[in-house]
Parts: sequence; structure tokens; C-alpha cells
Amino acid sequence: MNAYNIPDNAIITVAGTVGVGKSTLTAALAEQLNFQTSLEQVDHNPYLEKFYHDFERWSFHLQIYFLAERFKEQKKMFELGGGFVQDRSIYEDTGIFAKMHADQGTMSKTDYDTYTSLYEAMVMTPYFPHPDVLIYIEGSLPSILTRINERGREMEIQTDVSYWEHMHGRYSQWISEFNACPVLRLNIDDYDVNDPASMSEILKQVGAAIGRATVGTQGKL
Ligand SMILES: Nc1ncnc2c1ncn2[C@@H]1O[C@H](COP(=O)(O)OP(=O)(O)O)[C@@H](O)[C@H]1O
Ligand SMILES: Nc1ncnc2c1ncn2[C@H]1C[C@H](O)[C@@H](COP(=O)(O)O)O1
Repeated sequence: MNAYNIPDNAIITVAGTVGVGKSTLTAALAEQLNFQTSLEQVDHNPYLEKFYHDFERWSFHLQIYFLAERFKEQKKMFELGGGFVQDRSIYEDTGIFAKMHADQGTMSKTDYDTYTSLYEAMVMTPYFPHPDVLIYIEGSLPSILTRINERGREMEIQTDVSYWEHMHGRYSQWISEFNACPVLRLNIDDYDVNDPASMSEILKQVGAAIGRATVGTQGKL
């Protein structure tokens, strides 16, 4: 346990739409807590660029790839006994991305059903404890689009703004219904990863959210 009452074996997951600042906050939190990071690899993903050029052709391949990667990360965190900050949750793969492409017709119903049954089989293994807290980063669409552009991944910049707008809307709906673990909502205008006082405030809130959840489950079978 540290000064913020965050257990040494905690798993903190950072969620939010593309470009909102998950990787940046993940690295900053892990450094403060002396935790390990579980990162989403973009550079070595063999499908991502192809997917942005042709959603219909590659969405199933990409979802299976992400699922396999997240399962390996999940297994690693489980075997090492926690103490991780994770960049993006598996809940977003299924609840945002796969569902969005299925609903829009860029993933077939058969492929979506196959993906979902594989996902469900995976989460029923011991490797999938819920995170201790999910930090949800949110912000206005214009601010997020600015960040996507400034980060400079050409495949994302070339993607129609309507894709990001639609995803932004889905995220708002998704988080309002999410209840798999405690949630801490952070607005991008309300923190600065380079300001120690701001980071300390986030860590206090993380500790409090985990503490409330622990009290809430005491005495329950
Ligand atoms: N708190 C912040 N203030 C200003 N810029 C930020 C902040 N967090 C992230 N960024 C910038 O926004 C872009 C996207 O951030 P990133 O962490 O890669 O987002 P994500 O992992 O959610 O896609 C990057 O260029 C990053 O430097
Ligand atoms: N499950 C996913 N399906 C489609 N695309 C995905 C999925 N998970 C991540 N992505 C994409 C979105 C971005 O282009 C990169 C990395 O995401 P980021 O939010 O920047 O960490 O991968």
C-alpha cells in the first residue's frame, strides 16, 4: 500500500476514445506508483493500417488480433500478481469497436457472433479479474481531433471525422452504462500530467475509488 491507499497489486485501467490521452496518462501514473504498464502496441500491429483502408475486409482479423494481444497482457498481469496500469480495457474492444463495426455493417453478423463467443470464453478464465478501477478520460470532440492530428498517425488523420464523431458518441453512452468495476471520470481540461499536484490529486481519487469499492464488498459472499 502507498500514500494514496492504492494496493501494490492493484490493476488500474485507463479507458477512453482514440487520442484522448490514455497512453500518456498510463505512463505518468505508472511512473508515480512504480507500477508496470500494459500498453497497446500500434506500431507492430499487422492489421491496423489495412483496417483503416478497408474496414469491411479487415475488421474481423483486427478484432481477433486485439483480443489475442489483450489476452496475453491479461495473463501476464495475472501471473505477475498485479501492480499494473493498463492502456485501454478489453471492455472497449467488445463494447465499442466490435459492436460499432457490427452495427454499421463493416463486420458481418457471423463474424461478430464468432468474435463474441471467443471473447466470452476468454473472460470466463481466471485471467480476467475486473480492474480495481477504470479511469475514464473524456473531452470535447474538437480537442480530441486536435490531439489525433497532432499525434500524427496518418491512418487516423485520413479517416473521416464522422468515424471519430460516432465513436465519441458511443463512448458517452457506453460509460454511462458501464458497471463492471468502479469508474473514475477525468476531463482532459482538468488535469496536467506534467504537474505533480495534479497527478497527486488523481492518485488520491484513484485510492478513494478503490477504498469505496472495498468497503462496499466487505461482508458480502
Ligand atoms: N494531458 C494532455 N495534455 C495535452 N496533450 C496531451 C495530453 N495527453 C495526451 N496528449 C497528447 O495527445 C495525443 C494523444 O495522446 P495519447 O496518450 O497517445 O492518446 P491515446 O492513448 O488515448 O490514443 C498525443 O499527441 C499526446 O502527446
Ligand atoms: N478493438 C479495436 N478495434 C479497432 N481499432 C482499435 C481497437 N483497439 C484499438 N484500435 C485502434 C484505434 C487506434 O487507431 C489505435 C490505438 O488506439 P489508441 O486509442 O490510440 O490507444 O488502435
